[in-house]
Amino acid sequence: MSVQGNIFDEPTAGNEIVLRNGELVYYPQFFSKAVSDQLLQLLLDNIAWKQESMQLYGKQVLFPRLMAWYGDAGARYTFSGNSFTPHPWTPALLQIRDLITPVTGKPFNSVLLNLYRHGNDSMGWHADDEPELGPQPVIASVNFGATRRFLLRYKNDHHLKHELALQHGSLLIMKGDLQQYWEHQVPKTSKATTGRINLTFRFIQP
Ligand SMILES: O=C(O)CCC(=O)C(=O)O
Ligand SMILES: [Fe+2]
Repeated sequence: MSVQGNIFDEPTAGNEIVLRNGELVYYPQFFSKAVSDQLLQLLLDNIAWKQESMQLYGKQVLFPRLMAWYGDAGARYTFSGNSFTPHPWTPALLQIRDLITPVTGKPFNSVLLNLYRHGNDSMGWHADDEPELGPQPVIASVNFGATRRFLLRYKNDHHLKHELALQHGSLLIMKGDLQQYWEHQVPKTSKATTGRINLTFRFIQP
């Protein structure tokens, strides 16, 4: 399949969101509905989804979602006590990467994929501030499937918040000092929710 962003729809402009010490750009419909539908199914079927576990207070606890790590062979990534060796890029992942790279102007050598199977799958508060991402990392987050809430809070003042509803076919760029000063999460929801895939394209320093 050949993936084209927005060939039939008007390209949507990015909405710049300037926060205290952090920056976001949100493209609600970066990929057309037809392309997004295709990519959702392709990724559900072809990605090596796995439920990973982490060490928490001496116990192995399963992450409440499925995950997969793809990218260049050297792009190893460590978090929550897990060290991921990437699967090689698939054609679909390379095509998505090559469509978003001109938007950020920065290269990406890896992508973390998360599959939220239903409303009970989630991701807790964290920042993507691992040393291998370097200072002021540019992270491009692509969304297919169910719309989920994406919450941000300022690390030193939890009253300072921001919220986005990340929709099917959207692209969210996180940049500037965002990872240093802010945390983000995808909370559980009691609403009946079908599957959602999020891809975060990253550059791992060699
Ligand atoms: O699913 C999302 O929108 C967020 C994913 C995320 O924060 C991450 O992979 O680090
Ligand atoms: Fe994150």
